[in-house]
Amino acid sequence: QENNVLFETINFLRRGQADVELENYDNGLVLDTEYDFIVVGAGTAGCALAARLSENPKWKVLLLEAGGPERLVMDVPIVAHFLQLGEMNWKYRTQPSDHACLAMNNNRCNWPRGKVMGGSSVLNYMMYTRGNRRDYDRWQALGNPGWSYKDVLPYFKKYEGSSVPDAEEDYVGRNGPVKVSYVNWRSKISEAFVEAAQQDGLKYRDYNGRIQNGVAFLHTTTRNSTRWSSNRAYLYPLKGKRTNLHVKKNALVTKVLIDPQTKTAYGIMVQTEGRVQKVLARREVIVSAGAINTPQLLMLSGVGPAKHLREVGIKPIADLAVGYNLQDHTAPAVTFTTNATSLKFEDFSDPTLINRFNRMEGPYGSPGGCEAIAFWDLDHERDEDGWPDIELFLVGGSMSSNPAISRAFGLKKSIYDALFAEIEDKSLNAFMIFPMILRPKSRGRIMLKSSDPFKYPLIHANYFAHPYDVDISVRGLLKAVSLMEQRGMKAIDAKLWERKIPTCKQHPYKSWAYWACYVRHFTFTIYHYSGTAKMGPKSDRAAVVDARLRVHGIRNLRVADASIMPEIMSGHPNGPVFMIAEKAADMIKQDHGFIQ
Ligand SMILES: Cc1cc2nc3c(=O)[nH]c(=O)nc-3n(C[C@H](O)[C@H](O)[C@H](O)COP(=O)(O)OP(=O)(O)OC[C@H]3O[C@@H](n4cnc5c(N)ncnc54)[C@H](O)[C@@H]3O)c2cc1C
Repeated sequence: QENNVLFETINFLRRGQADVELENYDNGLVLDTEYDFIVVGAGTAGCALAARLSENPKWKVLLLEAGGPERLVMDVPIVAHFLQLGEMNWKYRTQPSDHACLAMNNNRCNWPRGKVMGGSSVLNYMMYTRGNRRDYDRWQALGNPGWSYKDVLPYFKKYEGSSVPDAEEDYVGRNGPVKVSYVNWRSKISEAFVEAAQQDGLKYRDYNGRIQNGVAFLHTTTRNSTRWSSNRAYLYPLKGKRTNLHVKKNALVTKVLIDPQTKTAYGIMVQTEGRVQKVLARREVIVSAGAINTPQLLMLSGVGPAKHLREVGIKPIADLAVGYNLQDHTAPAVTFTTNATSLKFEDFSDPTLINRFNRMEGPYGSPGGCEAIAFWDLDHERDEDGWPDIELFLVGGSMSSNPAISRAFGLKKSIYDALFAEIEDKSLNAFMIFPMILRPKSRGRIMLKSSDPFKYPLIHANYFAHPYDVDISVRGLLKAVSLMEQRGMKAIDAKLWERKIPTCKQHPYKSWAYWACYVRHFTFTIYHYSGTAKMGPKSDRAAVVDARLRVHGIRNLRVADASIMPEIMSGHPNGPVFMIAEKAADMIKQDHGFIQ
């Protein structure tokens, strides 16, 4: 029976039905008029916060989410690209640019964001990284007591439920709700990458442990080949058990209500089931709507740059630098051909793969093809414990492996045809290395287009405003290309796919100027938008929240999500956002006398 596709499909549907039943617990909820805490946004941070705050049975907690339920099919890791094409994505786009996103339609980069229970933890590629200890020491040095690595390490350990066997025991959490594991499937290409990086001088190590510089197969937020979203991690175990936690889906918060005289937040306006209603918060409103929607909502509520708010007809209540300090990680993916088998879309139609998936193995468990990761400090390559400025991650397929990839990025057809169509036509084996810049210096900004909460905000990514970002991207790219000289890569006959971008032809091929042009074309976001409600002391004019995540100058209003990062950390932020939420929950519990 194990090989019977029909039987296995039914098994999968059964599992899916079990999740549907968990999601259905929230159906038909009638909102109360008042709660102790209202959490806006059920993303990575919001689910964790709502779960932790409702641990006090005396507090009534409301979690509001603009999107709908999570479904098991979203949690099959290999389908990650496709989710960006569906309604669970807000489908934001950056403003057109003449110096970045040049390979994308209308020179605009697509900026996906989860609009679903679990938020972007349901859309993401499940790559699990903490960043570098110096990132957090720096947050503290910027005037944020309590955020040094020593302070935040217990929160990383608290949420981690890692089964990575070679994780460093002093650093890893084994029993937390967010499951972390290696993927039960590895391509030959990823093995070659890991080998080549070691031949280049890196050690194989737990990059989430004491030292980050190194190479490893990817740690992922998965368990048993299934995505471990914040919704699955924190809310599923509570379904039907915690009556003081109310969860409302398809509920868009349009405003935080703030008394302009006392400067105190006292509730929210929410649009749900076709009408807008007011819900009051006895204690606090916590905004966890993510780095795009959090600044939008704050500004709609009168918290933001006063001049800008007046321009769109909003009366300012607190004049703060909301929306500034926008940061992201980009990576100009480079394509290589190989004689090893790469991921190809056609191969996924093999119906027996579902059998293997049900046994928790096979390529369906691969998080969108991401397989291995390496960190380099290019300025101090000999320093084993450096602070990496470049991450290379390996995707075991190419732009043409799967039609969803180029659509998700919004690649221009002319560019796709010039560079990748031949790989598709000849069905070549190809893979990509993404050289991701870890500490960009450019800063963008989120602005309101209008005072209408249903209109999308303007996203000025401002990529490459600082020349360092182009420079380090090219250096990272050259590091990726240089790996092909290592024995590991030679063994799979890996070669740079030498096709020129037509609009970079004025530069000699492979010159520094050519690669800089390449970088400005392939400005692939790695989706790490952050920093738009910066944490910092009152003396910092760019700061929006203090070190306890309270909005400066407004009572009973906090922000807890990726927006608060003063500087983006050196890795992928889903884990760090869990850490922020866990720490925020403890600070709120302390401030309201529930814990010491
Ligand atoms: C495609 C993609 C791939 C990624 N890959 C990785 C990866 O591999 N590894 C990694 O570590 N990170 C990855 N990330 C980034 C990571 O997932 C995010 O940094 C993290 O999820 C951010 O958490 P958050 O709580 O700040 O926001 P989100 O998780 O985005 O949550 C915000 C929530 O608020 C809701 N919301 C917004 N506005 C309102 C409103 N007005 N009313 C009600 N609800 C509202 C949204 O619908 C959403 O559910 C990826 C992100 C994306 C989009």
